[in-house]
Amino acid sequence: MTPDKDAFEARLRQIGAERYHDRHPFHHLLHSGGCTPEQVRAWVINRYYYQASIPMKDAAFMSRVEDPALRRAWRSRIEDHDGTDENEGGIQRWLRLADAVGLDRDYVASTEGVLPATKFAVDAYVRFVRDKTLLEAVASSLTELFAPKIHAQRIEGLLQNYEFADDSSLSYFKNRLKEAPKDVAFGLAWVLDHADTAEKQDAAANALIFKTNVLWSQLDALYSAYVEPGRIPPGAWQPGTFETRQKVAS
Ligand SMILES: O=C(O)c1cc(C(=O)O)c2c(n1)C(=O)C(=O)c1cc(C(=O)O)[nH]c1-2
Repeated sequence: MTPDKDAFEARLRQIGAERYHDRHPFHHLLHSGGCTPEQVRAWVINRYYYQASIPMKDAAFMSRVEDPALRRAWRSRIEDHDGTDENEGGIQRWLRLADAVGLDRDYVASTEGVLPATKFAVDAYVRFVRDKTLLEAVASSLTELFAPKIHAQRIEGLLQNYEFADDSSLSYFKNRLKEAPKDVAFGLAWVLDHADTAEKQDAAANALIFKTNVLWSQLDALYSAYVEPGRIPPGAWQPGTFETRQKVAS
């Protein structure tokens, strides 16, 4: 018997309600204006690694897809981040944010100061998408169901609380509000259609849980290095370095 799609969708949404990284204390600090300029910079440096890896993850996915229609539906994700002749793309928009918070953009793009745990988590996501079933790979992208809400909260919170925030520095998030809904509508419909046994539904739900862990771990690493207890691992970015000016925010 094919399991109920509505109940399955509700199960996926419940995973987001319980585990998405909008609940993480680092995001509460960031969005409420509680981050120091250095903590904002640490977030921009580390999150860049995620941004830069997303199109590689999507390319890894597409390399395994045999159905041209599915590849065609997926390929705009790579263009959204890497850009086109007309669209500068998410990676460049993220580097605009790096400029605005007072970081050397070449340093950010080098990914040299990224926390080891951030690299482990993000690399694990790319590997997961490369190695698991297509269903699990698509399901792992479904955290984006919950992203528009956090992007809207972030735009509002940053604009209210930090001097660096304006239309240009926050253009990454404004664009994602336009781009993400089409991706997630497609991904959700695909998962609901293809998870046609209880076992497949379990696998897809577990893939989504895995992905919430990828996101949560990145913020845990950030919090422990730059908030409490402030233990920066060897080789990770040291506040006061690769900055283009002394003060940024609030
Ligand atoms: O700011 C965020 O909280 C956030 C979260 C996520 C996510 O849920 O993985 C993505 C994004 N942003 C994002 O901007 C983005 O392009 C993106 C792509 C993907 C993915 O898994 O394919 N997730 C996310």
